[in-house]
Amino acid sequence: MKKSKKKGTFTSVLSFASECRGKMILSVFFAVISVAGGLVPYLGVYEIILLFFGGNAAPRTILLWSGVSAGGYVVKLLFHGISTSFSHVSAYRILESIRLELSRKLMRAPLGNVLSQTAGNLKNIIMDRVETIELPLAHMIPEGISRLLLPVCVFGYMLFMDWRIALAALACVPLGGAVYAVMMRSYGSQYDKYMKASNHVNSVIIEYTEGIQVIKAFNRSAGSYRKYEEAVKSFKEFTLDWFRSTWGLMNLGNAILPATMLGVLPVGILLYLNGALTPAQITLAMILSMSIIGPASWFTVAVNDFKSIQYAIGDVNEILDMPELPEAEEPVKLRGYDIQIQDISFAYNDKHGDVLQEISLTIPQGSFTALVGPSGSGKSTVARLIARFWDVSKGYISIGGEDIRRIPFSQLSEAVSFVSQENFLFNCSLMENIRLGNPAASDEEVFAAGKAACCDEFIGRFEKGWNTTAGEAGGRLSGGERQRIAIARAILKNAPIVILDEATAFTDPENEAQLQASIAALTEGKTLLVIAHRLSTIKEADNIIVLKDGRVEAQGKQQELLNTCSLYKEMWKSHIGAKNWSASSAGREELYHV
Ligand SMILES: Nc1ncnc2c1ncn2[C@@H]1O[C@H](COP(=O)(O)OP(=O)(O)OP(=O)(O)O)[C@@H](O)[C@H]1O
Repeated sequence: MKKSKKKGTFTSVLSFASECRGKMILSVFFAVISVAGGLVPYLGVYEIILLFFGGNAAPRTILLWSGVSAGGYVVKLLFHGISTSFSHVSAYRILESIRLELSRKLMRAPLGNVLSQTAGNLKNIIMDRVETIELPLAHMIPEGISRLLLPVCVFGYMLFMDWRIALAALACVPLGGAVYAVMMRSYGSQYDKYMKASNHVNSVIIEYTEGIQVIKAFNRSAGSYRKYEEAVKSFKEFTLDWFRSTWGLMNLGNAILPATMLGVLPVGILLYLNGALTPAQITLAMILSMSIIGPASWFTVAVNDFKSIQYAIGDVNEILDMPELPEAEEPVKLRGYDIQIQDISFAYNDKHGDVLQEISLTIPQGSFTALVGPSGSGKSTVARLIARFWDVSKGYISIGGEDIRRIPFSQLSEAVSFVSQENFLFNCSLMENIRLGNPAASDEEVFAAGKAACCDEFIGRFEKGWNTTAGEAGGRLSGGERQRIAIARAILKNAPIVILDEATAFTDPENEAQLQASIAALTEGKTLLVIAHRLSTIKEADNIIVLKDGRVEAQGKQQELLNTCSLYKEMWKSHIGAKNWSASSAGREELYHV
């Protein structure tokens, strides 16, 4: 499995910037012009001061230098704006690349690993956390350059004027810096705690909103709601405590660091008294030194911005570092659609060990095979491994004589339809939801698939019929109806292998007949593998495989298993018992002839 190398924050950001390098360079270029423009007013003011001190301040000359200063200021603003717009475009381009790369990764990572992340967490990273990069990133180039380059130029000029006045301008830096250093001592660990608290409150809020139905039904005043309340409160308290512990030092630092006049004024007067500087130069030094104030106040913001980028990139890299399933490039020629499972073992993680142990099975083309067994025996795992949600750790699975690891994903997906009880409907029309099975299908083909899956009857209830969106229909679709849409999708896909993982789990007596009819339409002539708890739905299977603790306990036809496998017999008995109980309690025994 491929794994990306660990990268630093900026290397990571730059690796997403390949398509906007030109714009980033232009942004830097325009930011430098803006800084140059920003220096002009200082020059203009200096010339005007010289004119006054020289006693020849003619209005025309003053106006001329004022105009030059204003022009410089306009250049500064204009090019700062242009630089910022280029940097915003670049930042959004980088965000786009990150999000596309994340979705590419989610497509290539083992599906099981992706599904083990909550949708809320993925959404939080892909949307919210990545978004936090934009503003600091967009402002870093123009602001960073102007906030650093301008003071450097100013300092250089002051050095040129007199090195002592230049150093005096920086007298406040060690003092203010020391205050900031004390304040920032625990910044890293506090920021870590802040992010932990923020992630916690985020996950509790997601859990609360996703589980609101259960909370309302069972747990209104306790449990999740209390957890939610406590998480929100403790997050507020943590942030306020942090703020309280730093605000004194922060204000002190903010007061001292930009106070360049503290050094410039006394040293300037001394230098004047010694005849080293003219009054005009002292005045200019005072004005120039104030331009060093900007970066001082920007410094704390920049540290914060960098941290937020660092965390966002850390989260992004955690997803991007997920291992990928290796993919075959070239389509292979399949010799039929039988499935061979040879000595496979599989573990979800090292901690819990193998959940499947050296299983071998043959599922002939066109046959109806059922997987049954107690909960946790590994039925769904076998089905998911055939669809290559993960790769086996030992042995192999082949389709038509080819190891599925040598079949490209698109080819494997064309060969296998996987219908589970989780039937996600996209927020487009029901018709488009079915068309997902085969995007090239005509409307007539979609209608035919929907009809074969008995969807037309309930779709007809909606005012907009087939054009009803899943969102509009959402609340009014039963589990069984959603299931039939998923089956219609699979009918349209028309894959030669069909895997039904608990696909009839949502069936209620009203839906039973339609669901069975739709499954019959889907599976006709196909290699069919069914996982079912309701044994009555698989009693006609050509082969029933009984799994227990990740091993094959027995296999055969229903009657053979009833005669030879005590586990199957027990399961059958309890199934019939449950049915009879359910039938008699519902008073509809005629529905339950097994
Ligand atoms: N994503 C996962 N991560 C870790 N362990 C898992 C995961 N999915 C399943 N398991 C574990 O693997 C074992 C087999 O699970 P599997 O879902 O295949 O059983 P099953 O027979 O289909 O169960 P059920 O009938 O309850 O659906 C169980 O012990 C289960 O806890």
